[in-house]
Amino acid sequence: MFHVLVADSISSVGLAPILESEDITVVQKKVDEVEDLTVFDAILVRSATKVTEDLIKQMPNLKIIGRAGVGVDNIDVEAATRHGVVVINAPNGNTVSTAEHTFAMMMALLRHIPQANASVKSGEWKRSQYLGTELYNKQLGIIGLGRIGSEIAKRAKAFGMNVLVFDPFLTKERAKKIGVNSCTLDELLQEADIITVHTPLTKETKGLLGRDNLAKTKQGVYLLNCARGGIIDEEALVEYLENGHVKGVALDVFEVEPPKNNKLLTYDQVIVTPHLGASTKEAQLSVASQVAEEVLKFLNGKPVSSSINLPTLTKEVYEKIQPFYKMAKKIGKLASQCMKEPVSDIEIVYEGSVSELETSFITKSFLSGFLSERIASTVNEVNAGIIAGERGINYSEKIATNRSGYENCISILVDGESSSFRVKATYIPHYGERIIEINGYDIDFYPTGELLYIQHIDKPGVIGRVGNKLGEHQINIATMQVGRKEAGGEAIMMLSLDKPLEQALIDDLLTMDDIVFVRNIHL
Ligand SMILES: NC(=O)C1=CN([C@@H]2O[C@H](COP(=O)(O)OP(=O)(O)OC[C@H]3O[C@@H](n4cnc5c(N)ncnc54)[C@H](O)[C@@H]3O)[C@@H](O)[C@H]2O)C=CC1
Ligand SMILES: O=C(O)C(=O)COP(=O)(O)O
Repeated sequence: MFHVLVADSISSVGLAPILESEDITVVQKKVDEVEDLTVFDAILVRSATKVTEDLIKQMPNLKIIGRAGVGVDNIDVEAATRHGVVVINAPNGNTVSTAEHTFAMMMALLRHIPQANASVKSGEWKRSQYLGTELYNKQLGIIGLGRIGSEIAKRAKAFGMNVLVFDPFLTKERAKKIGVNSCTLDELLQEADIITVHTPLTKETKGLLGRDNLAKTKQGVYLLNCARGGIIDEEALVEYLENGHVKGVALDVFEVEPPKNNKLLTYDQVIVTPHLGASTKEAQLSVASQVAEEVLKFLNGKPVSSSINLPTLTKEVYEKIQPFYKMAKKIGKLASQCMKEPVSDIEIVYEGSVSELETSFITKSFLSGFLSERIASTVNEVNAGIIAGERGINYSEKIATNRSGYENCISILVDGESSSFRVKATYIPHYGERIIEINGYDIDFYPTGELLYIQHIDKPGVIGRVGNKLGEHQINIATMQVGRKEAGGEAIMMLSLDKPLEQALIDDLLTMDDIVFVRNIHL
């Protein structure tokens, strides 16, 4: 049974697949109203709940954080990643609603609609006081031409506005396709009559419209922020409202929400809404269904498509990658158990058809298998890279330049303090995973269950003596593979057993002539 905490107000209709699932228990409560946070596998939020590292630590079972919306600045994604928790969002569901809200704010701002509405309702009739400004023929500056920015651009063009865009990640082709003029930030600031911001809140965008940049804007400029509080610096904005440089401002978002003692709320030329961009029936239904669908997929072990901290895989790609992903995890466990010592470098080489897949995901799967044998905390594809780094393990992946003859092959070289371990594996459709080489010895076995790895001298009788010893202790050998480089040299055995060996028996085997190394492996 999975436990899901819905901590913010999210459409129940959209969440129906989760609410109706017999395998999922859903609790709809604010975090501070929940008695026992430890049971939850998933938490679903909007922008109100802050998913801090402290909260993540209080939820040791947490596997996935679902954001029913776009912005994840209320989630400590770095901490989630470190703790191996997947973060997903619903990136498209509220785009149109937010673009429409921004447009509504722009029109309301230039036509003084909120002020005029309040005035008429209070018994006044001041037509001349509310002389407005047309959008037609004005220069609209859009900072951030992502999903919402592009929808604004389309609507602005329909209104006969000229659209200027600043987005450092915007390609010329995309700007051309959307029909906007891409320019520098300074050009936009100098030329725009109205500026609207649609970036995420990041280190780069925090205070993007601060004192210096506001000074570059036109006298009488209008500003809008329906993205994130803080992109326009609120303190600087107060100064520019006071000195009359900024003519009007529309804000849906604030540095602190709900705003407390915020001077901006005292200006008549500032119009505000309480973070309503995504608040439409349509958007809420859409983001809730997207998140519900993703969480269900995740909890059923299927790939998610809107993860913030995992590579995004389509169903088709996932199906292709899955056998390699599973195999890589097992090889990681095998390598880690064969090499019980500190490791400094891991190199993974992909060959053949597997090299055309999302190999970074397979590498993380290897690392998570490898590290899970060594550390107590949760390690999975989300945090394996970070944990490897924290433990001083350098890992790299490359594509093989030479072909070994297999249709696909993953070769791994692990360098430890006193030894190295080399393993090669291939996946054969309808046959399965095969380990085809260990430390330079050709071999062929299915990596599963209880295995016994022995290095020995290739002499007559050694294999028989091992078999007899195991027989004496009632240990049944299911399969046995041997590999050698040359007759009479060093060789290896890989036995698959019905149960693992006691340490005393391993010690006993090690006292036998011609046995060099013995290790129990559990996959
Ligand atoms: N008011 C509300 O209720 C809502 C607010 N939002 C917010 O709106 C913002 C935009 O959302 P989307 O369009 O969906 O995101 P998006 O990710 O599609 O677009 C963001 C754009 O900003 C650009 N960008 C990043 N750094 C930049 C920089 N330093 N300067 C200029 N451009 C930069 C990116 O290249 C990208 O094109 C986000 O902050 C999101 O949280 C989203 C939905 C509802
Ligand atoms: O999706 C976003 O980024 C939003 O800002 C919407 O926030 P909300 O879900 O309405 O609290």
